[in-house]
Amino acid sequence: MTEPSWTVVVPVKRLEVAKSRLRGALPGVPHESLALALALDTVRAVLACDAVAALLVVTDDPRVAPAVRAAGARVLPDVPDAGLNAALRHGAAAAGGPVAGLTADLPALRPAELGAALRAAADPGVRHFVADSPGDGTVLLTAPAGVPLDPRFGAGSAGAHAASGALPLTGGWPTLRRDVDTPADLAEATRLGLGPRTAALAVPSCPAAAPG
Ligand SMILES: Nc1nc2c(ncn2[C@@H]2O[C@H](COP(=O)(O)OP(=O)(O)OP(=O)(O)O)[C@@H](O)[C@H]2O)c(=O)[nH]1
Ligand SMILES: C=C(OP(=O)(O)O)C(=O)O
Repeated sequence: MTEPSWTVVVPVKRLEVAKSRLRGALPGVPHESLALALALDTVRAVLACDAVAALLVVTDDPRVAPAVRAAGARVLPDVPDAGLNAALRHGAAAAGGPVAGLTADLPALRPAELGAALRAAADPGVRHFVADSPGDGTVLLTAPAGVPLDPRFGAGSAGAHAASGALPLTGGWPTLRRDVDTPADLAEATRLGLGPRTAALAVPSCPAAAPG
């Protein structure tokens, strides 16, 4: 059996301003409910991953914090108005041992794919990253114990992480690489298989059979 060792840090923006490119993607579904579901399905997969020892969620959102705490995560308050990379640095500083930053918009994530990526990153002394499905962004950044995470998320972050000395991980891992920024990304994640919270919003349920 694999010994869990990684602390995963997941930053979650306040829901009312999160995932702005997805606003209106699911007619009739409040935007904040969709953003919350994406984060909770990501968190659920992280907590089910056998390579993960602890999950830190960095957020100031009043709905996200209690929900992820109930699921088994530790919550750290955000650094006010400092953005995604500051949130990740803050979480990484609170972690001991190897640390991984993961985005909170991976509703199809399968625990086994995250575990395979973390095991592939177990190289002492070297940071690693997993690019998103298009290849220019980043979904996962890892640092071994004693090495700063040094996150450079944002537009073109795969190139920025490579330029900072992090090594790309090359596994397929379609559910790990499928971050959801746009309605087209959500459709692709639906094809891969959504986690339960997002599926409950995105996949129309069968109408009840007519009586008689
Ligand atoms: N804690 C925290 N998390 C953040 C912040 N900004 C972005 N994130 C998170 O970082 C991850 C990746 O960010 P993006 O994909 O750009 O998400 P976003 O900013 O919510 O989406 P857009 O509004 O569409 O750009 C998501 O999990 C966000 O919730 C921040 O300022 N603080
Ligand atoms: C935060 C990132 O970008 P996006 O908002 O496109 O997911 C990134 O890929 O580093």
